[in-house]
Amino acid sequence: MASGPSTSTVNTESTARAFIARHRTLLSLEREAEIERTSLLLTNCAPRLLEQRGLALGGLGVVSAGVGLGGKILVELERPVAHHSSSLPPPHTFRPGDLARIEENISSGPQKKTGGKGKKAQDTDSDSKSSRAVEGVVYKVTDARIVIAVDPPDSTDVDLDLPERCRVVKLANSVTYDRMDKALDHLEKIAIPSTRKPGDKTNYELSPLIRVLLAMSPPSKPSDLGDITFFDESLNTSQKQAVRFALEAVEVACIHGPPGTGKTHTLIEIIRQLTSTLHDTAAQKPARVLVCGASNLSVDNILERLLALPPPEKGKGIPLKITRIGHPARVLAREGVLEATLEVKAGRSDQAALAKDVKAELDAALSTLAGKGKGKGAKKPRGLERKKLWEDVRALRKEYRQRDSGVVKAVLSESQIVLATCHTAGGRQLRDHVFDVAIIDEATQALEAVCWVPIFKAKKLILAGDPMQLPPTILSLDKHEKKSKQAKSPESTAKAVPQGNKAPKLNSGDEKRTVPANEDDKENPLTSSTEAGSDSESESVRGDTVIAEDTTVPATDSGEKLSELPKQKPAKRSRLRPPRTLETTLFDRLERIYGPRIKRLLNVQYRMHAQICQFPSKTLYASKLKSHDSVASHLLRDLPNTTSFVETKDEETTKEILGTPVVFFDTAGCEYYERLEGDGDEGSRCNENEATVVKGWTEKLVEAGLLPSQIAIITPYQAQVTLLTSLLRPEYGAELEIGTVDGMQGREKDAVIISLVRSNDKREVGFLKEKRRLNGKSAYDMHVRMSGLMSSVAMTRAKRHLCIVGDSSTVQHGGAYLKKWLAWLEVNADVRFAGA
Ligand SMILES: Nc1ncnc2c1ncn2[C@@H]1O[C@H](COP(=O)(O)OP(=O)(O)OP(=O)(O)O)[C@@H](O)[C@H]1O
Repeated sequence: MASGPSTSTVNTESTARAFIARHRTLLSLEREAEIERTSLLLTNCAPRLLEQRGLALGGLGVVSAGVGLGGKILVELERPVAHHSSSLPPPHTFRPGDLARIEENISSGPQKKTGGKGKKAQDTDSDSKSSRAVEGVVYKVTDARIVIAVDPPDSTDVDLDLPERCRVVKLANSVTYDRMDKALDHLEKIAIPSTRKPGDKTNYELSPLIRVLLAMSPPSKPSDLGDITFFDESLNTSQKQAVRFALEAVEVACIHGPPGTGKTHTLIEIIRQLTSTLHDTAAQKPARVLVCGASNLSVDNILERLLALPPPEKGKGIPLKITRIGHPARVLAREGVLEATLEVKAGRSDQAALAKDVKAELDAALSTLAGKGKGKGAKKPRGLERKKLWEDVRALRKEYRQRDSGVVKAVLSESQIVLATCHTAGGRQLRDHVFDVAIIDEATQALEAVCWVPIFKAKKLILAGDPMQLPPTILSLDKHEKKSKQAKSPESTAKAVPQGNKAPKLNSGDEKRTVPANEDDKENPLTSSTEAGSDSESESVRGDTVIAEDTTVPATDSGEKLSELPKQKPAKRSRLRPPRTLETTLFDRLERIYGPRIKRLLNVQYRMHAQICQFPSKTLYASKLKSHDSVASHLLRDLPNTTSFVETKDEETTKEILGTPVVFFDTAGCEYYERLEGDGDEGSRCNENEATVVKGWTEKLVEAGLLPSQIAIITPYQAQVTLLTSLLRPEYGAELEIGTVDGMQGREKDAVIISLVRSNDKREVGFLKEKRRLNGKSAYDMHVRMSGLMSSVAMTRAKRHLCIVGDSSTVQHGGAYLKKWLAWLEVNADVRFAGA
C-alpha cells in the first residue's frame, strides 16, 4: 500500500499554506497601497497635488552634478531664492535611499512622462520629447537641498542632460516587494513540497531554524558554552546574559532592547564572539555572519562600530574582514564606512582593473556604433563592419559581466562579516552565499517577509529590537483598519484597554490591537478561516504582562549559563497563525509562540534621567527598565556649556531652567485652541499659542547655554512642524531638530520638547483626519501616534530634560494611555501654567 503524507504533515502543511497565503494577500495590498500613493505620478495628477502630498518637490535648480560614490553622479538640487519666497522646501517625504526622478518642472497642468539620458525614465508620452528625466536614488536630504545619486549616462561622451528648472518626484520601489514575494515562494516550496515544480533541483531544506520559525518544532536545548571571556568587560549583567543567550541558542534568539539599553553594544559583542578566531578549535569555529537591519541606518550604525574596534593584539586573532553591500547612495557617507562597501572594495582589486579595461573597450565600441567614434566626421558604420562591431559588443558585454561578477565573488567570499539591509541580502551578489548566523537589527520594524530573505541564508537567527517602539510603517493598514475603527470613538477604544495594574497592554501597538476583529473580519475568508479573532493581534504579547514574565535571571556578572536556568513553563499555544496585519513582526510572533524564553531583555538604560525613564518603564517595561547611575540624575545644568549660566544665576533660576528633568506647561483653561490647517480630509492641525510657548522655552534653554543641536522638538502634526519651523529655524538654523516622531526613532537629545497640539472646547482628540501627507499615516494611525507612540518614542528620546506643552483637559480624553500619562505628569512633573 502506498503511504501518503501523515495527518500531522498535512496539518502542518495546511497551517503553513494559510500563513503564507495571508502574508501574500497582505503584501499585495501593501504593494497596491504603495503604488496607489506613487501612481499619482503615472496619472494625470497635477504637480501641485503631488507636492501637497510630499511626493514631489518643484521649482528646483541644479547646484552641481559631480562624480562621486563609486562612479555615480551626485546631482545637488535646491530652491533658487529668485523664484521662491524661501529656500526651504515645503514638508516632503523624501528620505535617503528613496527612488526618485528628476524631471523638467512643468508649472501647471497634468504630469508629463519624460524620456531622458542617463538611466532613462519610461517614456510613455510622445508629447514630452523636449523634457528630460533621470532616475536615481536620494542620497542626502538637508533643510535646503536634496542630493540624488544617478548612474552616469551609458555613453562615455555624453554629459547628464538635466533641465534648468527641475522637479523631483518619488517613485515606487518594487524591488523590495519582489524580493519578499520571492522569499514567500521559497518558503512555500520548503514547507509544502507539493508546490515544487517537477524537476526543480533547488535544495529546499527544511532546516531546524525554519522548523522553529514555523512552529513545527520547539527550539533545541541551548548548548553550554562554559565560561565566556567577554571582549567588552564593561557590559552590564543583562547585556552579558543576552550575549550568552544568543551564543548558546541553537536556532533562534531574540534580544529586547528598550531605548538606550545598549542593543547595538550587545550586538557588537555577539558578532565579536561569533567571529572570534580565538574560537578556532575543533569544537568551535569562527562563524560567518550576515548582519542585516530594517534600515540602512541601523546597518551602518553597526558597521561603524565594527570598524572602530581596535585590531587584535599580535598573535591574538586576525582583523575582521567586513563588507557592506548596498547602493552607495544609501550607505552612510562617513569615513571608513564607504571604504567597506562592496563597490569600493571591488573597485580596488586587480580583477577590477581588468574589468574596467573591458568596460572602456565596450564603451568605445558602442560610441563607434552610434557614429560618435574618435576622429572628425565619424560616421555610423554600416554593413559588415557594423555587424562585426555588434558581435564585438556582445562578446565584450559577456566578458565584462563575467569579470565583474568574478570581482564581486572574490571580495565576498573572503568576507567573514557581510552587512546589508534585509532585502539587499536577496540581491544577486549573495545568491550562493551561506552563513552560520544571520543577525537582524531593528527586527521589530521590519516586515516578517523581508526577514525571511536573510533567514534562508543562515543556520541560526538572532533578532534584536524593541516591540514597544514604532512597528513597521504599513500603508495599507488604514484601509482595512479604518473601517473597523471609524465606528469606534476614542473612548470606546480606551475602554478596551485594560486599566490599572492588572494587564495594562498600553503601548505603541496595543491600541490597535485592543480593537476586536469586526464584522469585516468575520466575512473575510482569510481571517475567518484562520481564526481572525484569535490571531496574534488580539493575543498581543506586547505590554506589561509579558514583560513582567521576562526571563531576567538573578545574575552574576559573567552572565548565567542557559543550561542552568530554571525550567520555564512551555508557552500555552504554539501554533503558526496567519497575521491579521503586517504590523505583526517575526519578533512578536516568536514571542507569542514561545513566550519569554525566546528572548532576553536588556534592562539598564544609559540615556534618560531616572525621572524621564519612570513613566515608560512603568507602563511599557513593567518597571524593569532601570537607569544606570551615570545618567540617573544627570541634568542640563551638568553640561559644560551651561556652566557659565549656572555660575552667574541664582539657584532658583538655574533650577527652573536647567535643573528640572520633567516640565509640563499645561495650557488647560488658556483657550489656546488648535486650528485645522488645509481643507477637510487633507487637513492637519496646528496650535499657534502652543508654538509660542515652545518658542519661549527654546529661547530660555538656548539663553542658558544649550546649543540648538542639543534640542529636539517633537509633535504629532505636520502642520505644527511647519509652523514651528517657520518660527524657530530663522533664529536657530537646521541644528535645532523639529519633526514628527518617525524621524526621531533611535535618536537622542539632551532636551526634548513635545508639543501635543490638541486643544478644543469639545475635548476631542481621537480619529484625526490628517491624511497621508507625510508618512502615509492614516487618521487612525494619527490617533495611535498621539498616545502610545508619542510616549514610547518621543519621551524616550530625552536625556536630561523633557518638556511637554499641551492642554491636559483635552488631551486626557485621547484614550486611557494619555489619561494615565497626564495623571503621571500632574504628580511627577514640574507643572507650570502656560499662560503665566
Ligand atoms: N555596558 C555599558 N556601559 C556603559 N555605557 C553603555 C553600556 N552599554 C551601552 N552604553 C551606552 O548607552 C548608549 C546607548 O547604547 P547603544 O547605542 O548601543 O544602544 P541602543 O539600545 O542600540 O540605542 P537605541 O535606543 O538608539 O536603539 C551609548 O551611549 C552607549 O555607549
